[in-house]
Amino acid sequence: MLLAIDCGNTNTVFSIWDGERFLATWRTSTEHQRTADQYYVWLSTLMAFQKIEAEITDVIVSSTVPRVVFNLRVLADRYFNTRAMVVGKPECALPVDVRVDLGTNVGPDRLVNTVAGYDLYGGDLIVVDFGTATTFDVVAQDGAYEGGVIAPGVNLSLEALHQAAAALPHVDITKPQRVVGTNTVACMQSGVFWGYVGLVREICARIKAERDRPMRVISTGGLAPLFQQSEDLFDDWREDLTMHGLTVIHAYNLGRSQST
Ligand SMILES: Nc1ncnc2c1ncn2[C@@H]1O[C@H](COP(=O)(O)OP(=O)(O)OP(=O)(O)O)[C@@H](O)[C@H]1O
Ligand SMILES: CC(C)(CO)[C@@H](O)C(=O)NCCC(=O)O
Ligand SMILES: [K+]
Repeated sequence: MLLAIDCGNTNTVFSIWDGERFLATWRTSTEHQRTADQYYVWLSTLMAFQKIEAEITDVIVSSTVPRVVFNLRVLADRYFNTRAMVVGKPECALPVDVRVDLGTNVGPDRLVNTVAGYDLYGGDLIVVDFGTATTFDVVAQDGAYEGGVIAPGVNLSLEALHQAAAALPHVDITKPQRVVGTNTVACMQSGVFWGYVGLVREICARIKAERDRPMRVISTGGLAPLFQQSEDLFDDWREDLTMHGLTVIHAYNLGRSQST
């Protein structure tokens, strides 16, 4: 069975894939100090608690934080006796092209989202991921990653207001009742919520105009449903988009190693 690890700047998600479905998914905060032994204690406790008797034989990792990769590799070696496949490393091939400026290190999460989007929906897509940053990935007709947009994440924007302005509290995002807030929290939520609705609409419209063709917009990330419930911004939403991409990349590389 496959252990797929999606490590973002804020959270790291572990999923166990049995070849057909995800048996379990767990989330922990991303901390580069965490050792392989710590990961294993956490993971094996959760597996035992949920009575998951999976024998993990393969590990694939996508990490936007380079420093955590070392300990995740040790986890794979020491506890699962396997060499981790790491997205973005030369030995981990991608089933799609990456057409960007020379020397650009595209975030592996964006490459994984591209692969997942193309596998599930075909080409001519915009994948919007609401993580630490909000990213827009442009997937060409042939599935290639052709660039995109990076905007500050929703929670990051709210946190920046709180950090920089002495009188602004820590606030969680929600859809405000009205645009015009009559208290500080409502004003902040309005700015970020409606500002984000506008940001997503404008960027998607401009990408479509720039490419002069219809494109479907797919979203992922915990905050996407909040926006979708309110406004019709996306053609579809998939919670497990990044995880799905990891399983596709893993299968692609297995196929390659078996055919050589
Ligand atoms: N309705 C909501 N209100 C506030 N926060 C929410 C809501 N729904 C989900 N979240 C939070 O949104 C975050 C989204 O998680 P997601 O995995 O998409 O990105 P992340 O973990 O924040 O970023 P990264 O993947 O870059 O580490 C999670 O922290 C989740 O708790
Ligand atoms: C933009 C983030 C932080 C989103 O997780 C990540 O994809 C990243 O670190 N990217 C590197 C730069 C790039 O994708 O062009
Ligand atoms: K993410």
